Amino acid sequence: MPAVAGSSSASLYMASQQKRGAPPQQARPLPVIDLGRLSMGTASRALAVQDIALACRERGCFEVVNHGISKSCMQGALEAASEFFKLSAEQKEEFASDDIRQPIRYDTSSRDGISMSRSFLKHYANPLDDWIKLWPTQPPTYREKMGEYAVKMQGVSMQLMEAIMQGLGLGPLYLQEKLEGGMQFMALNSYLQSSAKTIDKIGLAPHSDCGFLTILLQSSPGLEVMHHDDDAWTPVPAIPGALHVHVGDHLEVLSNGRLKSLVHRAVLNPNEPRISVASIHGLWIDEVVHCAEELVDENHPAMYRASSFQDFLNFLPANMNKYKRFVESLRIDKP
Ligand SMILES: O=C(O)CCC(=O)C(=O)O
Ligand SMILES: [Fe+2]
Repeated sequence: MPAVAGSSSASLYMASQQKRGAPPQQARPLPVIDLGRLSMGTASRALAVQDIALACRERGCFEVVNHGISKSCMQGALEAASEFFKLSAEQKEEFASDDIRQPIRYDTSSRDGISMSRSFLKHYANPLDDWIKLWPTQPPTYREKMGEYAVKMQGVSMQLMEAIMQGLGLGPLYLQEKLEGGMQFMALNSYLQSSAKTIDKIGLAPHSDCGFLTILLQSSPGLEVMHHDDDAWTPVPAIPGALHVHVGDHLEVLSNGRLKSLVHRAVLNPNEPRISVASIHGLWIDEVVHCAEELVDENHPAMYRASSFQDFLNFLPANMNKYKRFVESLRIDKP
């Protein structure tokens, strides 16, 4: 049975602690991409591809609207997750494991000693028929609602990857087959509401995700991002109907550093408990990701070692508390 991992690479907690003291910078609004433009004719598509390329390059993330996913489907995923977390401890513990290679896994902290206010359920999702039989049967609508959402996210990720590959000059069909049969794993996160007594407001420590891209749905604000040219945390608003998208470690590698994976964290919401559903997309577990040959030349030597998701799994346990990200471990030092 192939493995499933934690969604995230190693923690950057120390860095974030230092940066907390930094003076706040002027918040720049996050780019909002109208995804409908990708299928509105050549000229509109070209502009949308350009906008996505710019957002990925400069910010490492963007929000998408007009993506064709109904509000009821998105709401269904949040409800299924929320109802799962409301089950008794005994019911949830059926899935409990601290083995990151389990294909489905429930846990109550991310084992970094920081994220004590979070519980999560992670499982694979693509192809759905292979994995759905391992998913919870409680709440009774879990498989139907999460399954519908998962399939839609796989579709959105394919549209986005085509645009991103095109924006990188690799052509929209680059790696298409491997991405279609690639990995999708879902991380459902449940965070306690913070109270005046909560000392640490961090729900999930700073990290970047391993895949090519992550599509994230949040029930209320709490996600914060740090753009690679920034020294401050930018809160991601929970725009009704929008999905948040960010670049992962393996897209940084594929693009030979033209795109950078996005460091992000979750803070506890003071007004309500919070649910997020992250859908992480990449190549299949043993499939090796290397810098695209087309993006390597004399002036741009390969900056990263090739690696697979399996390598990420091997990296994670020993580096969980070392404040190092997987992508950093892949950097080839300049001569
Ligand atoms: O809860 C959030 O907003 C972030 C979740 C996340 O980063 C993850 O599951 O990898
Ligand atoms: Fe993440």
